[in-house]
Amino acid sequence: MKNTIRPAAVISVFTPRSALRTPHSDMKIGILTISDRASQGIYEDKSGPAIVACLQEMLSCEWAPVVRVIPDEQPLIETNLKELCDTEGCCLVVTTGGTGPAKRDVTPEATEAVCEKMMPGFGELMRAVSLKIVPTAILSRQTAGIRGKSLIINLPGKPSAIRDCLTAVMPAVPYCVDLIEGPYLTTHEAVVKAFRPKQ
Ligand SMILES: Nc1ncnc2c1ncn2[C@@H]1O[C@H](COP(=O)(O)OP(=O)(O)OP(=O)(O)O)[C@@H](O)[C@H]1O
Ligand SMILES: Nc1nc2c(c(=O)[nH]1)N[C@H]1C(S)=C(S)[C@@H](COP(=O)(O)O)O[C@H]1N2
Repeated sequence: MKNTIRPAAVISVFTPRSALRTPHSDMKIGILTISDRASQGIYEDKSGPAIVACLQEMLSCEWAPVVRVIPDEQPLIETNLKELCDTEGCCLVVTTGGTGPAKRDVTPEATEAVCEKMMPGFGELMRAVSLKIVPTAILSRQTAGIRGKSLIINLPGKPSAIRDCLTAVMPAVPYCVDLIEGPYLTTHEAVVKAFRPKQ
């Protein structure tokens, strides 16, 4: 836990909004693995744990993962996204799997159905970065969007894609969460430096 509460005496009219926020020891992040085979136990889910491990390395604030593994069923994906955002109050929900062209890949459709606003830049950046690593990155329709005070980000299913994609987008995630009035996310700067243009 690296956040500190600033004493009221040092708060001036010039204090950035971020400094006025209290630490969120109850900050939750949803991690939703969407895979028919992982959900049936045919193979072990490696991508959900890879997201947890990446976020542990990247975030310096205290947070708790809310982890779920479900099959590629659009109504089920939508229900889980809604629960993670609205009931669990996750400020960030990271999904993995179901972003490709196959018939049962419906994660972007489910994401779009539950979001009020889409954030296409996330998918564009993750594909651009991934294309330098693997030519089939073009096959991922991964996207991101806003539901209430939650940011939802899709990642591909491959465990190796997790770090590639999260490393690319994480610098912009804390400021995006600020803008949707979520908690103040902080990062380990040696791993990933959060960019807040209005500091
Ligand atoms: N959650 C996961 N954990 C471990 N390996 C995974 C996971 N998701 C995908 N993979 C690996 O990546 C390969 C290609 O992923 P694919 O796009 O088929 O995933 P998927 O559509 O989520 O799988 P499924 O057919 O189980 O729904 C899989 O064959 C598997 O080896
Ligand atoms: N960084 C990265 N992106 C990637 C991949 C990968 O291995 N690494 N795999 C691609 C492949 S092969 C597919 S089919 C799509 C969609 O994967 P999904 O259906 O498991 O989400 O993601 C693509 N994006």
